[in-house]
Amino acid sequence: MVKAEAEILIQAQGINQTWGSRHVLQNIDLAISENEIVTIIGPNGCGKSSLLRILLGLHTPDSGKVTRRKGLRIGYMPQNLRIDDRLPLSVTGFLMLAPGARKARVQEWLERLSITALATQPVQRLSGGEWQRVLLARALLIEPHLLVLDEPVQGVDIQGQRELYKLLPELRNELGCGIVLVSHDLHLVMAATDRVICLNGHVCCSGHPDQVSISDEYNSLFGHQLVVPEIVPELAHYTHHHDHKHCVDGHVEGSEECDHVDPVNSAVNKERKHD
Ligand SMILES: Nc1ncnc2c1ncn2[C@@H]1O[C@H](COP(=O)(O)OP(=O)(O)OP(=O)(O)O)[C@@H](O)[C@H]1O
Repeated sequence: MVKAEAEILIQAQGINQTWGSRHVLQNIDLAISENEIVTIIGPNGCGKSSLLRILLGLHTPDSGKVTRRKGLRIGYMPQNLRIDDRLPLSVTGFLMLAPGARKARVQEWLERLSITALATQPVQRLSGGEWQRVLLARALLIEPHLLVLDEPVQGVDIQGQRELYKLLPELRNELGCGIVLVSHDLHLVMAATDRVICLNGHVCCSGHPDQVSISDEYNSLFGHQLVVPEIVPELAHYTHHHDHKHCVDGHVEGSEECDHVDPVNSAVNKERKHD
């Protein structure tokens, strides 16, 4: 849980990003504190990874400001990291490439993440779930103040997802770090998360999963991802009040900006029936 005196690790203010005719990020404000787990959710293409890249300092937005705590160490687990098949690289060898990595720490993290058996495996032969864990170990090796995970359960089976959801709050408690997850997968939201930020161009809403309650509007945005809570209790769906509708480019319907028609995304959005 976030302590009252928790320090802000990173803060984004008034972030705007336009690509072509798409105003992908619209005036985004966001702050993440130490000991806090924040999940950013939103449909495909709503700008989650773009926002993340801006937070990480990998991309400068059209406007807005990102402030990081002095000396902030960020451990980043990317959505995809492909290693050339021709490169002979074991898991340990790969982890030793992390900045400042020491053998003893690598072994500790392999053990902590229950992947010691993979130490000598070539990285190219790992399953999706194993590779995600190795990427997590790599992000943890820099002893981060802020852990940034871009869709960490991609390619991971349900059991692996459960384990990761269980692990994240444990890591937060052990390291005292902030964690931000980025996902379009509704399931992730039910990982022990302190705060959910729903992004769809702008911040549609944010709050504790319990504070943002069931609504028809939310189901029309994410309903296709719902899981049955009785079957997978940890994955019971998150819902929120969605008190406005979106036009095809993500702007709020009726707003000044909502007269763009994006011919490509228009068809996709209609298909998804999101509002
Ligand atoms: N460097 C770029 N140049 C042009 N367009 C970009 C660039 N980066 C992202 N986009 C566009 O911005 C939109 C948002 O992309 P982004 O990857 O941030 O979305 P996302 O929410 O992470 O999507 P997903 O859930 O599918 O991973 C997409 O339409 C994408 O094509």
